[in-house]
Amino acid sequence: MAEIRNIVILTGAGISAESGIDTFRAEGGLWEQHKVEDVATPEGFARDPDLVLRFYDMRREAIQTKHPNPAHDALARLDQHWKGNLLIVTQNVDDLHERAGAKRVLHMHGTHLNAWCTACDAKNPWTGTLADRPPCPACGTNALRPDVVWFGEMPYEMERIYAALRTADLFVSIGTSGAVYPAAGFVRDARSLGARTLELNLERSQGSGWFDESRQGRASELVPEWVD
Ligand SMILES: CC(C)NC(=O)[C@H](Cc1c[nH]c2ccccc12)NC(=O)[C@H](CCCC/N=C(/NCCC(=O)O)S[C@H]1O[C@H](COP(=O)(O)OP(=O)(O)OC[C@H]2O[C@@H](n3cnc4c(N)ncnc43)[C@H](O)[C@@H]2O)[C@@H](O)[C@H]1O)NC(=O)OCc1ccccc1
Repeated sequence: MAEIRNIVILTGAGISAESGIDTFRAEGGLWEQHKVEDVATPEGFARDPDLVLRFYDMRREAIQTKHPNPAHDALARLDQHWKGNLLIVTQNVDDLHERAGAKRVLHMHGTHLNAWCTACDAKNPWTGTLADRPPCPACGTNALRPDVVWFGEMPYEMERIYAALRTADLFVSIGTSGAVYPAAGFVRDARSLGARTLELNLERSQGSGWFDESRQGRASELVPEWVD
């Protein structure tokens, strides 16, 4: 097997499931409790900002009570020791990769732990609530929204992601259903650019057919097994 130097790892809600963070599409998942178009679109925010701000306040509070699991820990170990290029591209808005010690992490759909001022564009570190409309620390305006990418909005740092995919020897997808684009298309991009592709997921996903290898199981077991 050709020598692996450059790795791109895509993670989704499944890697944080065993830390007690709801996934989106599972039984009783987030999208069963709330309509996507109401809470995760710019139109929904315009229609009912209180509903959306409360939805993210609830999740932001919950995330701060959770902890990384062995899958996050294993990727942090890999990040610390890997001499080649490595980029963990996460769709997750939680900070469990970083809390496990991973450094080379990119949040393509944003993060819970920032508040974005739509007046002055400042990104303010944030652990509190937004539904009570606090003023922006930078400009004092009450125009803060969650720093997350909603449906119909452009994901963050797409150029950096495609640049990493262009040099990747190995593309690994962990805990994602392959339902949301452009993330769900990365396996095909990586494959067409000559990378080997591996999926680690609880069950087969919408994109399983595109992977050279797909292993089913829990991330807390599959990821340490793959890393160590
Ligand atoms: C629904 C879907 C059809 N719609 C889209 O994809 C749309 C529209 C679209 C664009 N291109 C298309 C092409 C075709 C069709 C539609 C589109 N995409 C967009 O709007 C995107 C923006 C999408 C981002 C929306 N924001 C999120 N999150 C942030 C907010 C928030 O978090 O509230 S998406 C959100 O949902 C997605 C959820 O998916 P998963 O993470 O995979 O979670 P899920 O629950 O589905 O699955 C969990 C998996 O884990 C597994 N699992 C569970 N437990 C475990 C376990 N223990 N161990 C291992 N695995 C486990 C399960 O088996 C399962 O497979 C994640 O991306 C997550 O971030 N923007 C965009 O396209 O801009 C223009 C553009 C175009 C080209 C290039 C650039 C830009």
